[in-house]
Amino acid sequence: MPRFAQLVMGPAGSGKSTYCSTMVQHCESHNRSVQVVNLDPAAEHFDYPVMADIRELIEVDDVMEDSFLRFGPNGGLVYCMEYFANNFDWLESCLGHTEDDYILFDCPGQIELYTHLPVMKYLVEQLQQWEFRVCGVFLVDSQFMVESFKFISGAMAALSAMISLEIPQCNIMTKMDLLSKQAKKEIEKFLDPDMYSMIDDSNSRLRSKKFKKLTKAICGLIDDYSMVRFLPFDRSDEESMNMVLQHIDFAIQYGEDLEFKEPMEKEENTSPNFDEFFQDRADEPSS
Ligand SMILES: Nc1nc2c(ncn2[C@@H]2O[C@H](COP(=O)(O)OP(=O)(O)OP(=O)(O)O)[C@@H](O)[C@H]2O)c(=O)[nH]1
Ligand SMILES: [Mg+2]
Repeated sequence: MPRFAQLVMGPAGSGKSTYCSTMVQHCESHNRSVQVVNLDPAAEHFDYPVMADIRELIEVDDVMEDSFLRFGPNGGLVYCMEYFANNFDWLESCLGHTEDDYILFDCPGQIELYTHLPVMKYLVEQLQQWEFRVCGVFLVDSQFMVESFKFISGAMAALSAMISLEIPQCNIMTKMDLLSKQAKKEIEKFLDPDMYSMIDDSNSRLRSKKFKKLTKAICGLIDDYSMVRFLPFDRSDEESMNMVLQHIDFAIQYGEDLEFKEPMEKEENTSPNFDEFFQDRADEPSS
């Protein structure tokens, strides 16, 4: 039986921890059990129940206070993540092995973890060895995406993560509830973007001719291969959360192997011919 995981990534403050807690509540209301693992050694606040917390293994404050290491906050975090990568057995003991596992990993916001450091890749490989099907969920704050040049940077960041992790990835624009009606309308063009038209956007700050050419080449590449799409995530809208979850489930084929479970209270009334009934149905030729 496979297990399922979402690796919730994205820049600092993009809404990763909030996404995790909102998703847990959403899934609970649909009778789905989802657990969260905090992988941010610098986390101070989150409001979901944790299945495992990396701070039990290592905390960034302890690393920074170490007079021998003398790291600042970013170096300290990278050190913590490397320490974590050398101690995956800690994670294994926390995860145990339950059937139908569905786990969200709330990752730190340091973007270098998803661009050139190998730690997240090691984590993905380890999870795959433990039979997890992993989907990358890359969050970008919609507030920073309403202009072409910002959008291009966001798309490039999402693309770096896709390239370095080599797993299915859903890119998500968060905090849609904060946008005005007008801004929501404007942002639609960024969800399924026509990258070529971005270049000609009159609001664009891409003034330099030389860099415009480079940007045009990059946009052309992203557009021609349909590499980056974004899904809107509005935590005040059930429909939006459903859509995001469906995309991710589809990417990791969640649900395909789930066994049919009979509701508990009906078990007593189960007819002795229950299995035969389903067997007969299965034998019937499909029309
Ligand atoms: N209105 C609104 N606010 C949000 C949403 N998502 C996050 N926020 C707010 O944005 C801030 C940052 O959210 P977090 O969930 O902590 O972001 P994060 O990506 O986990 O941040 P780091 O772990 O520090 O990288 C908090 O004040 C949240 O309340 C959202 O969908 N809507
Ligand atoms: Mg967080």
